[in-house]
Amino acid sequence: MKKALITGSSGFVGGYLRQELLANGYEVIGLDVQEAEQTIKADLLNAEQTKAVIERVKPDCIFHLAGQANVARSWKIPQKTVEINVVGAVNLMEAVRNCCPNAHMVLVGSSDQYGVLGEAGKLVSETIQPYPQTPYAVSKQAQEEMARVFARAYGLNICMTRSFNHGGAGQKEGFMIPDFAAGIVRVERGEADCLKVGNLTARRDFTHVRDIVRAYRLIAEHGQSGEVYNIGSGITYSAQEILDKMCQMSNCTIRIEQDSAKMRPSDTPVICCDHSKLTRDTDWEPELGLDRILVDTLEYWRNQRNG
Ligand SMILES: Nc1nc2c(ncn2[C@@H]2O[C@H](COP(=O)(O)OP(=O)(O)O[C@H]3O[C@H](CO)[C@@H](O)[C@H](O)[C@@H]3O)[C@@H](O)[C@H]2O)c(=O)[nH]1
Repeated sequence: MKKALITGSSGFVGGYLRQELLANGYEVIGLDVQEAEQTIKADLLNAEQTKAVIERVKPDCIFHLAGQANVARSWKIPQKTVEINVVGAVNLMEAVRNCCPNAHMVLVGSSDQYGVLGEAGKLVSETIQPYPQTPYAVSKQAQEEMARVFARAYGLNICMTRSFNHGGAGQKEGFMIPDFAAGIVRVERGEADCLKVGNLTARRDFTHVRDIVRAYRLIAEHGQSGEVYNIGSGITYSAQEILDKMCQMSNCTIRIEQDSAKMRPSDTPVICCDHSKLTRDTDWEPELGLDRILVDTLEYWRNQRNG
């Protein structure tokens, strides 16, 4: 049985990845700053602690999900974002180099690394030079560059991803779809009289979190070391289109208000994924569409409020 370690295992994606790996015959151990079952409590910013965990677990594969994933927040805490996303990854790679250099690692990066692209709507492939425009994107680009250096110089088995937007039940507020869902539920319950939104012109490529974690497993199993893989559906929707769909899923009339506090200093206008490299190497295809993400997220928030 293969032993997998998930960093950031208590986060939104971590729970789904754990299920995906268990369903496919892996033994799964988590590493997180929060205590949880089947999870070792450790801080990746502490190099000694990180090394001790890797030495003890000696995993066959490692999925590095831990990090500061909120783009809007990265403008408020740029130092912390860089520290967690870059130093955390370096501590992990150093530990792997010293304790289990044959382990297969999947390092999660972001489509935000591409930044503002010249041709709106064009499918973005991994060959396009990233041009990061947010503190978060810079941190993920730096993580990726460090991983490439470690893969080349030490022969570590590392695959990097540029994961496009994803969603599903359990995603916390701070991201567009759960922000819309939680806001709609507040209006439905009479707790708010309107839904406050940010920039509605941006177009994003959304994939269901279940499809994303399947891609992570397939990359660990079939990905080529040192390579970077886009993960996304290849279809974009504007924030306005997503908002309209979600409002139609409500029995209430939702009054919308634009909130200047939700506007960002810089916001990628459009980003659409070319996933042909991932499909070529792993046979991955997205299976669940945007509507399933929206239904799952709204249902999650309605149940939260009931609970
Ligand atoms: N969060 C949020 N975003 C809003 C809102 N209204 C409009 N938006 C717009 O919706 C778009 C998507 O915002 P997010 O859901 O916060 O995602 P992101 O900035 O694209 O970052 C996400 O995707 C990356 C991959 O591209 C991920 O790497 C990152 O971790 C995150 O999940 C942005 O253009 C944002 O300005 C709102 O109320 N809340």
